[in-house]
Amino acid sequence: MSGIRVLGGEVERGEQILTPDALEFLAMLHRSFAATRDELLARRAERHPLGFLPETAEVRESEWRVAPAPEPLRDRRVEITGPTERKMTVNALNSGARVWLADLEDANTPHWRNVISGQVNLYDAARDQVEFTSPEGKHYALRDDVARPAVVVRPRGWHLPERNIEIEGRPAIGALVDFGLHFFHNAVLGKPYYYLPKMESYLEARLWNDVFSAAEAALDVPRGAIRATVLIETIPAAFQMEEILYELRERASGLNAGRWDYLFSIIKYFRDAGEDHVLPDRDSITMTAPFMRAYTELLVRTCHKRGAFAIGGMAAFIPNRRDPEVTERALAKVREDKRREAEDGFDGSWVAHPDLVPVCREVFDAKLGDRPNQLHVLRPEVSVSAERLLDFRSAGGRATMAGLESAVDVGVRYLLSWLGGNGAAAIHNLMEDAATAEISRSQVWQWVHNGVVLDDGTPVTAELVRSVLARTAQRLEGEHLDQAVRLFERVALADEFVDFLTLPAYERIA
Ligand SMILES: CC(=O)SCCNC(=O)CCNC(=O)[C@H](O)C(C)(C)COP(=O)(O)OP(=O)(O)OC[C@H]1O[C@@H](n2cnc3c(N)ncnc32)[C@H](O)[C@@H]1OP(=O)(O)O
Ligand SMILES: O=CC(=O)O
Ligand SMILES: [Mg+2]
Repeated sequence: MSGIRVLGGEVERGEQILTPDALEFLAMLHRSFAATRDELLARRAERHPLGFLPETAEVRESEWRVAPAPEPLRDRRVEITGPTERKMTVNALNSGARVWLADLEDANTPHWRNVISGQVNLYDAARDQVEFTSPEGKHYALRDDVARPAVVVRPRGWHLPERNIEIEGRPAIGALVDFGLHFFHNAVLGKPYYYLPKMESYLEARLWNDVFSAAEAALDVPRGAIRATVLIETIPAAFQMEEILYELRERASGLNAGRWDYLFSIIKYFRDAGEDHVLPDRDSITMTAPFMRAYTELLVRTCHKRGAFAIGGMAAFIPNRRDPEVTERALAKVREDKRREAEDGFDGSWVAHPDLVPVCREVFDAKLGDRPNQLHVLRPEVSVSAERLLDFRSAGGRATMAGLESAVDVGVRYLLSWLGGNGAAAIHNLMEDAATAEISRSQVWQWVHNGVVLDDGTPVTAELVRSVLARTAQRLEGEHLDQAVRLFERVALADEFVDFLTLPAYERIA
């Protein structure tokens, strides 16, 4: 094996995943695509005025469609998302959802043991041989009476390194490691399906498509067997939905409205653009805000015009089996969210918890009738301008002390969880993951750097944030508390905006 070294420690059954041939395959992907990935990441730093691109007008105006969906992806009315931890793998496969988004991204801390054990669990899941016994002795196995969901794996975004594998003297790329290991071991069984996160341009989609072509060719997998669903969850990508589908048209099966990273991306892109671009308290920005409606309507319109699926996003409300009131509220909120999506023409949507599968299914069953999807709903009346997508004042809402305290509290609690190895957590009955935590900390940064004054007249300064942070820390405990607090301070207050909180966080665990 030339030029590739595994630096990470031993993980149970790791040798089954990190075989010499699998590592050679990763090295091939790295040699072929690392330079382009670096170049495209560097381009993200250039923040141009946003709009639909003149140079790709032809793509938007010409006739083309994406490849028809393969059978397992023709009905995606309920998709459950979740980490690839072993118990949750069994639970997701038994959940009754049509798709399991097996998450190596927003819901995962890329601890080496999570990276490798996630691959082990996906390996077993692909072979219907995943079982688990909890420390309390409860046995988990696949049920025969529930149809198995299609597994769609979400690798890390382009930005994260994988420091436990070194290729030609530099860290491997997280996205290529996650995709490469999964594809290498499971493509032969068919159904190599992926969700692609956090892209900022159609050139990044072209890169994924080139990776897929090379991977299929290297393993003699039929061209086009890979299917990709792309998250539209950055503000630049909202202006390139057609172009992204076009780049992946041989393999694209849909777009997803990733609302949380989308809000984060808006804050990040316009972080120092002045008061007109400042977003209010997170809980006051809902999917009915006009700029969010513009985004989801454009997504449905674009997808169905091109024969691709439009998949809805994540309502963050989580049921609690020990608290019927919380559960009732979560079910009502999720029902409302899924109803709006179904009415808008989405073909299905996401839920974060098995107890939410029935409500999502019920709503889409009622809307779809006998059909497996709503590809026929073309929404020709939808016309979305750049101004509407960028009209953030339309959110309404205010910046409040409660909003600031909540951003700090949630941010620190999430980092505590993340550093401890859990990339998704229920905090105050809401699902929190890397995307929602990014909103918390970037919002604080934006408020401080734009001289925001809260509705009670208090100016948001770094000193104020530090005092809120100190009070928050006093209420919390945990092995990683100091680290979490210092990390939050850095990503919320550093003069230079930190691109992703997971970058410095990863340095603490790598
Ligand atoms: C912005 C985005 O990217 S959204 C997508 C990324 N985020 C996610 O995928 C988050 C997915 N959801 C989760 O991780 C979890 O639901 C959490 C962390 C929010 C809450 O988890 P918990 O506190 O364990 O929930 P709870 O105790 O109610 O779980 C009850 C049972 O359901 C299981 N469960 C909960 N969520 C899931 C899930 N998403 N997938 C599979 N099983 C699940 C639990 O394992 C538990 O099983 P058990 O009864 O056999 O022990
Ligand atoms: O990945 C989904 C999101 O909302 O972010
Ligand atoms: Mg996301």
